[in-house]
Amino acid sequence: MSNFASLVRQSNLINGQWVGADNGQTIDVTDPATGETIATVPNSGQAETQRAIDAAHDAFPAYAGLTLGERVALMRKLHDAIQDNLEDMAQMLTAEQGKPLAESRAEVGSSAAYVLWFAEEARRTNGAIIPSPIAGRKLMTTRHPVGVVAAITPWNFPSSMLARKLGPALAAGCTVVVKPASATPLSGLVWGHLAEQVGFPKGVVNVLTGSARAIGGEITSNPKVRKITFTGSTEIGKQLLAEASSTVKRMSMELGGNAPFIVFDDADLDKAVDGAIIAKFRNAGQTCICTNRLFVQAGIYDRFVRAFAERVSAMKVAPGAEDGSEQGPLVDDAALSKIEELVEDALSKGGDLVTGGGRHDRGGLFYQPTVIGNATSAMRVTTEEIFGPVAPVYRFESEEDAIKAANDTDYGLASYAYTQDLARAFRLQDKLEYGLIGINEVLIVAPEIPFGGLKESGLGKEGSWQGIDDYLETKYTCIGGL
Ligand SMILES: NC(=O)C1=CN([C@@H]2O[C@H](COP(=O)(O)OP(=O)(O)OC[C@H]3O[C@@H](n4cnc5c(N)ncnc54)[C@H](O)[C@@H]3O)[C@@H](O)[C@H]2O)C=CC1
Ligand SMILES: O=C(O)[C@H](O)CS(=O)(=O)O
Repeated sequence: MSNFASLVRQSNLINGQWVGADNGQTIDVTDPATGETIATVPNSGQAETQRAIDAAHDAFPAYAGLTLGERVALMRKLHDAIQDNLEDMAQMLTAEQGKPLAESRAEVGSSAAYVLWFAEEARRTNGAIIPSPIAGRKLMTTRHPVGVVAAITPWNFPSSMLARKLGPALAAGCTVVVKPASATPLSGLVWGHLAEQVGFPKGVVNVLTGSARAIGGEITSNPKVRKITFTGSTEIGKQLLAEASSTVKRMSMELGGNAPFIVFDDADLDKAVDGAIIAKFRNAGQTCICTNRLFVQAGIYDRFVRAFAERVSAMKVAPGAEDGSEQGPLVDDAALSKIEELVEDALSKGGDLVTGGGRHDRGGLFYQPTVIGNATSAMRVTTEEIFGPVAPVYRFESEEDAIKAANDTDYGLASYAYTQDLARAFRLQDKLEYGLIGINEVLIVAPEIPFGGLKESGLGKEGSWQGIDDYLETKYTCIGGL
């Protein structure tokens, strides 16, 4: 255990108490780079979840009743606490998730930035005075916190995905029950610890780990939960939407992706290759906005594939805590097996293996960063979210062909294109069916922007001026008889 040991919480936070599961059962947390168990957390279930929801429900009136200044002060303290613990939180994140330490530092820094953003957005939850069409009346709207929020987060960004939910929820005056992914629970539990440490009253932030189905079943059916915010796969998102319909909860969904990366003949080749490396291989390709399909125009195809593969084959694959690591391990055996299946399928359907294509010499969950040329629409990688370090490259002739192929998916989260033609850039802005579009840039996410997908990539936006809206209800009041 590194020097983040003092931050590790191996129990659940329910109503201000750190407790184990009722049945005493635990879940092992393993370091994907070594397979070693670094912690255990409670395997909580329905009863613990019900108690956490009750705690959040009971804490809501007082927390929502804090003054704006008191809430903003608490959030700024939380921001400062994350900043003060950034290095230890980053090392913990790499230990439980596997990403390179540099990426973990960036993720924790991003987490703090989201908290600070929403500490300020809390000041702008304005209502409106509406001109009355009838004499003797004053019409107005006011905005109010929705109530108890359940936040369910994925394993690939266990800190920043939580920041995008706790930030607006706490800023709006909501109380929260958090369920982190069982593979990476430590980051979420630390948030509970820091929230408690900076003075959020007991019951405002509750964090529990354990059976997704049991916890999820209570979250979706308990009427005290007024909103669910979920980041994860489209498959689970659809399940939650269905289950939550019985109590008509507010729902925010940040789901899967199938990002196209389009390189036109007129692109700056070096910048396109730089962008492709980042957009494909960040977090070993395990992000929802990672490039899933690279479409390269015929005139630049051979030069791009050669330059791209040369850079990919030189990437340093190593444990995330090792200096200079550019790609860590996959998260678990299931992820590794799926990547092997997808590569085998692509090669069996005519793909050219340009570099990589198998498990890395480091063994364990490490996989070679891989480039497959001559990709076709018949391959599974075309329609399935790869979520790993595999880059299928498709050749295209015309701009229309590229846009048609790029949009041919049920997903609509992120998309990228490299061109020096300004008119084409604006045509892409209009025609690409994606919530996020990067033109000659791939690092396009920040607290200031509305992050969210179209089609089956999600509902709602996280971050930006829009991010707090999903945690507020608007009331209309008419004062008559004036
Ligand atoms: N749109 C976005 O911002 C992001 C989307 N993702 C997507 O998440 C997926 C990878 O993350 P995973 O954690 O594997 O996704 P997942 O959907 O398997 O799990 C996500 C979370 O939901 C929980 N969960 C699973 N079944 C549940 C149930 N029945 N009730 C309640 N909770 C349940 C899991 O324990 C985890 O905490 C990918 O599809 C990726 O595209 C990941 C990060 C960001
Ligand atoms: O894609 C994800 O999983 C995260 O949303 C990546 S980012 O938005 O933090 O870059």
